[in-house]
Formats: sequence, structure tokens, C-alpha cells
Amino acid sequence: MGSNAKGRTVMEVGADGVALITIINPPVNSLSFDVLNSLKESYDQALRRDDVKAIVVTGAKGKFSGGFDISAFGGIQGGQKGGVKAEQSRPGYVSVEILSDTVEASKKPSVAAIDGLALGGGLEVAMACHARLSTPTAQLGLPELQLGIIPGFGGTQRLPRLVGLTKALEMMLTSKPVKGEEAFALGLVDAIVSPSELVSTARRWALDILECRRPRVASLYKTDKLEPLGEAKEILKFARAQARKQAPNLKHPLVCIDVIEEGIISGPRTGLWKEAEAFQGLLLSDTCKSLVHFFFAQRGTTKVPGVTDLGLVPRRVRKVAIIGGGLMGSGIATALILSNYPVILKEVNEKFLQAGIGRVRANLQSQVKKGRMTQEKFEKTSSLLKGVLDYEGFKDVDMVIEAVIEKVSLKQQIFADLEKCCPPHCILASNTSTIDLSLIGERTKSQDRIIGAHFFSPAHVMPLLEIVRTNQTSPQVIVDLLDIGKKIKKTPVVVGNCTGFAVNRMFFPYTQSANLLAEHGANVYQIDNAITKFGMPMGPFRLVDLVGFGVGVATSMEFVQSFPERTYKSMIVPLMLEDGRAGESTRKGFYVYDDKRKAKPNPEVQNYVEKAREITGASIDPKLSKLSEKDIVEMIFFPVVNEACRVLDEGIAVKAADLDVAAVMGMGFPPYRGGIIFWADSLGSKYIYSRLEEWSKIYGEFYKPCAYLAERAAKGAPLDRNNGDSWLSNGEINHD
Ligand SMILES: C[C@H](O)CC(=O)SCCNC(=O)CCNC(=O)[C@H](O)C(C)(C)COP(=O)(O)OP(=O)(O)OC[C@H]1O[C@@H](n2cnc3c(N)ncnc32)[C@H](O)[C@@H]1OP(=O)(O)O
Repeated sequence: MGSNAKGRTVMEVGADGVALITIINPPVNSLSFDVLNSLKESYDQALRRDDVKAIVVTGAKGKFSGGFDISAFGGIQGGQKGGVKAEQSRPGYVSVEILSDTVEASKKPSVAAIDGLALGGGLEVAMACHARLSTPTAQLGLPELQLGIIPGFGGTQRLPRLVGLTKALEMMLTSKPVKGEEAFALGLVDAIVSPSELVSTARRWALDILECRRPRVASLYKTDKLEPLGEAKEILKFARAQARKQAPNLKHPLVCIDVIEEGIISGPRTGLWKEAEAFQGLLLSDTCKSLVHFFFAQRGTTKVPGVTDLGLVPRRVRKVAIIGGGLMGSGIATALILSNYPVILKEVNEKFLQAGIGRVRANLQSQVKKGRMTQEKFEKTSSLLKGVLDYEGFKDVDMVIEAVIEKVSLKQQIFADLEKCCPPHCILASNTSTIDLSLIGERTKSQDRIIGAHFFSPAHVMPLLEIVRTNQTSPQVIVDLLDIGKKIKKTPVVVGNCTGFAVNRMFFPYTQSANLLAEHGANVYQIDNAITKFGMPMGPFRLVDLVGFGVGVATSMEFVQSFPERTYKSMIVPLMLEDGRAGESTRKGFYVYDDKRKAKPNPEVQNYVEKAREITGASIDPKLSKLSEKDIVEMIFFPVVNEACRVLDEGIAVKAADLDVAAVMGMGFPPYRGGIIFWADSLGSKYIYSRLEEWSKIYGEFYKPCAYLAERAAKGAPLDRNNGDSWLSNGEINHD
């Protein structure tokens, strides 16, 4: 194998006659074509050698395998990231030639020794072995669907035969792995072994199979776990209905079900071929390209030039203080104690303090109710939280997160106090969502320790953490917060300091354009409907109802002040608010809500739209009442793209992919469209520019394309500067 090979396997033959084949491809032992070819070579050698009686497959450094090498997808998709040899892109090359006809068909028994993770192709290799041993904590799963593909190395055929159809469908359709213990209970693995004894036990197990002391099972031909045909068809029918309901825009879950069905009806070998063909087709789909982009974009957010490349090591954070026990403060405290950080929560009086602690306990209690936490763990986790009314306990905290109301003078006072009461190394973070951080720290000399830790509500649930740095924030503090973000299982995105940072700046035009369209004659409910169909969790009007009109108006004011030239000053929400219609909390907003929070269109809305029109002087454009769904989507999202371009151009976001992650995790933009900039680039900067230009002539400055968008469009270049050579710029993505 060439010296620039991407991973390999090594084989060692012991005196016991067992060949140990180890997959080596750090960091997760992914299955590149080099690894797969080397696995085949090792097997061929083991089968040829007379001194080899049995085989054990394992992964180096406590990780079996994280699956097929996702970075090789680009090559297969015909991009520029490395060519692919003909046999490698041939359907069935791995699943049939290597795994079925070599590993599973071999006369010498194979045992998989699984530690750490066996995901996707990794688990598929293990399932082709004649037995599997796992450590109790290893993660085993087929998460391919979250990449827009289906398992392609035999997983659709072998998993149902090992664990039954219902569980196999659940594991594939949700992409959720199971731990070793559960895998054992399901029959996916044959025994649980401690990491230190894993390989030695697997060696003995392989020899036991050879000597017929243990069964030798070819999973592909197992039938005892499969439900009878009639029942299986019912289960598949139900799964199809669920998939259509939960992900109406996605085809690959249905393809996965079809492939499984084929194997059940026509036999596993036919199923394997159908799987190989479907896998190959899905690899080329827009959904897969978008989801793979998103996979790498998510991992790329922790790579910040000039910060994470300086060799800084995150400092240990032993104790955190939170100021303010409201909705945000209690959510942040919950997230921290759930990851074992001791937290002190400070409030101004006993009543507020008890309410804050009560909120945290309620957050944890809901985990207990859902069966996700034991009562014992609840007690242990709750004990990490301590309530205080003064700064006494702040002497030894390593980080403070301020989460009080959005009032500049109050925050300034708090930060001045913190500077006096906390140790000099302490990170001083604010959870502000809009206020300029330099202003918050104006009365301190600790500008280098001040940073934004912007969580999204509910903070213990929402996965995004916007880390806001000022020009003075030290790289060390950013590295520390990135590390904490990872530990509390958030995806951090590092952004610059400005009104609204990245997420709220993108959110602003989302609701603004909806209001503009409504005032000019578009139907509120058609807009929400089209946007939901596009894949957002809710339309802009339903969102404003949820957030509350009070908050909506206050945030608007911040934007009006900061960006007056591009704010559309709609009067619909202020007028409704004046009449006590404040959204879902008052059960009346753009929708009316019943006791079960079910939303129905509010018949009063039209009156408010007309009143608003009288004040703003907006004239009805008959075209807007007949907008197609595509037009609605573009008129709502192109202003968002425009703002994202400004955020990028101003350097608030380091790279376009960070905005993709921010849009998906902070706004609910559908991940299968790759994120806001990725989606925009799939349509082309020229097209977006021309449409915005056209609308700005009719409806004003709000739609005016920014300089960055104009420049990229003039060059015919993608908005993501890093995507200059990708398949995207060739307009290869289809939109039907
Ligand atoms: C034919 C087959 O059926 C098709 C397949 O197998 S498709 C692949 C199926 N496997 C997956 O989907 C697993 C994807 N990976 C993951 O979920 C997670 O990375 C993990 C659980 C393995 C590890 O998580 P974690 O410890 O948090 O580390 P994480 O930062 O995500 O990954 C570490 C590095 O490994 C890389 N990596 C992880 N899985 C990879 C894979 N399958 N291929 C290539 N690179 C991979 C990541 O990109 C990251 O690289 P970086 O350090 O350069 O950013």
C-alpha cells in the first residue's frame, strides 16, 4: 500500500492460531477504501495461511470503527476530493465481495471485538463476522440516515435478522446507537466483556466456534428473529406512514424501508443487491450532499483561525457561578450540572432564588418523568447546585455567566462587581442576546476576560451556543468556552460582537419580510404553510406568537436603531399588542390557542393588517395574494441570505459553514438543505441577487442586496468563499 494511504489494517498471528486484524485509521478508524482493501487483503492472507485457524477483527485505540469514510463521499459524488477507482464505486463491491463473500463466507470463523464505537459500516463489518463481543459502554448503531443515505454494507439485511424488524427499523430510522449492554439484550452482540479482556476473550471465542463449542452464525441467513411475513408487512407499512409524517421532504427513509422489505420478501441476497444499488443512488442525492456538508460544518465550528491554532490548552473549570435564576439562567444551570459542573446560582432575594432553584429542579424532574434519569441521579445532579444571595462564594469560581434582564446599566454594575469579587483568572461571560459586550464591560479593566455565552431557550435543550468575542477577548478565554461548550454537549459557533450577533441577525429579516408581505397583500397563513412545508419547524407568524409580541417589539427596536436603513417598520404586531393580543401567552396572536395549545387562524388578523396598512401607507400588490410556495420561500429567505452575507462580510462569522450551523441549530433551518449559505449557493448568487434587486425596486430598501452579494453575483461566484471549486458552483443541485 502506498505511503499516502488513508488508513490500513494490520494482522498479527498468535501462537494460538488466531489472526488479529486491527483497523487503523485515526481518529475514529473510519473505513476508507484503503482500509477496506487492506481488510480484504488481510482476510485473503489469513484464509491462505495454514497457521491461521480463526480470525478476530478489532479497531485500534479502543475504537472499533466510526463507519465508512464520510470524507470519501465527495470523490464518489464526482467532486474534486480525490478520484475513486472503478471497482470502488461499483455497487456491491464492499457489501457482497468483501463482507458477504469473503468475511461471512470464510470457513475460518471471525469474531468482532468491539470497544468504543461500531457505527455504520463499522457495525456492518462486525455483523458480517460469526460472533460479536462488546464492552458495556461501546456505541453500536447504523446512523447512515442522518447523512441522507442508507446502510450500504449489508446493514439493512443483517440488522433486522439479528434484532428483529421493529428494533432494526427504530435504530436505522432514528440513527440512534445503542450501548453494548442493550446490544447484548437485543441479540446484536453475543457477550459483554471488559475492555481489558476483550481481545483475549474474542480469540478464545473464535477458537470455540472452530471447535463447535459455540455456534457459528451467518447473520445474513438468520431467520429466527424476523417476524412472520404478514406481521412484517404491517410493521413496514406503519414505518412508512411514520416516515412520511415525520419527514415529508425526505425520500431516503422510504428507500431504506423498501430495501429492507425486498430482503424479507425476495431473500437477503437480493436485498443486498437492492441495498447496494439504492446506496449508490442516494450518495448522489442533494439530501446526502447537504447533510454531509452539515456533518463537516458542525465539526468545523471549533476550528477558529488565530484562536484554536495557537496551541492553547483549555483550562480546567471547577466551579461556575450564574447570575439570575430566570428562564435562561435556570436553563444554563441545568445544562451545567447535567455535565457535572458544580454551580452557584445567585439571585437578588430569597423568593427569586427559590423560584430559580425550583425551575432547575423542574427541568431535571422532567427528565425523570420521561425515564431518562433515575431518582438517584436526580438527587446527585441537584446537589451540584447551590443558591446564594451575595458574592461571598464567588472567590473561587472559574467562570461566571450573567443571565439577567437586557438592561445595560444593570449589566455594567454586575460586571464591575464581578471584577472585584472573582479571582483574576475567572471568565466573565454574559448571556445577552443583543447588547454590545464592550458596553457591558465598559466599567471594568477586564475586557480580555469578557465573552458572550449566548444560549437559546430552553438552554438545557437547545444545541447551539453562540460564543461572542470582542476585539479584546483573549484567545485563551475563547478556547476555555469552546471546551465547556463541548463538555455540556452544545455545538459552539464563535462570532463577533454586534447587535444580534449571527443568529438573531438572521432571524430578524425572517419575520420582517413576513410582515412586509402581509402588509402588501400576502396571506399570513399561506406564508406559514409554505415555510413549514419547506422544512422549518414553524412559519414566521407562528414563531412570533411563540416568542411573544412584547419580546418581538423590544428586539425590533434594537434592530431599528442599529440598522435603520433596512428595517421594514410594520405596524401589525404593535397594533395587536396594544389590544392585548401578545401571542401564545395570551392565547391570541396571529393564531388563537385552545387549552391544549392547538393553534387556529385568528379571524381578527385581517383587521389589524388593514389598520397597519393605513398607517404605513403600504399598497396592496395583487401579485402577492397569488404567490407560489416557491416565491414565498424565496421572499422570506432571500432577505435572510442577504443578512447572512453581511454577517460574513463584516467578519462576524469566520466562515460561511458556521452560519449554516447557526441557521440549522439556532433557527431550525432544515439540515437536509445544508444550512442557509449552502442552500443559497445551490440556487446561485446571481439568481438571488437578481430577485432581491427586483423586489427592492417594488418594495424598497428592505430587499436591497448588500455589497457582498452584489460582488459575488457579478463574478458568478458562490457565497461561500471556500466553495469555489465544489460541485455547488456548477449548479449541480436540483430543486424540485
Ligand atoms: C456504507 C456505510 O453504511 C455508510 C457509512 O458507514 S456512513 C458513516 C456512518 N457513520 C457515522 O455516521 C458516524 C459519524 N461520526 C460520528 O457520529 C462522530 O464523529 C463519532 C460518534 C464517531 C465521534 O464523535 P466525537 O468523539 O464527538 O468526535 P467528532 O468530532 O465527531 O469526530 C472526530 C473526527 O473524526 C471525523 N469522523 C468521524 N466519523 C467519521 C467518518 N465516518 N468518516 C470520516 N471522518 C469521520 C470527524 O470529522 C472529526 O474530524 P476532525 O477532528 O478533523 O474534525
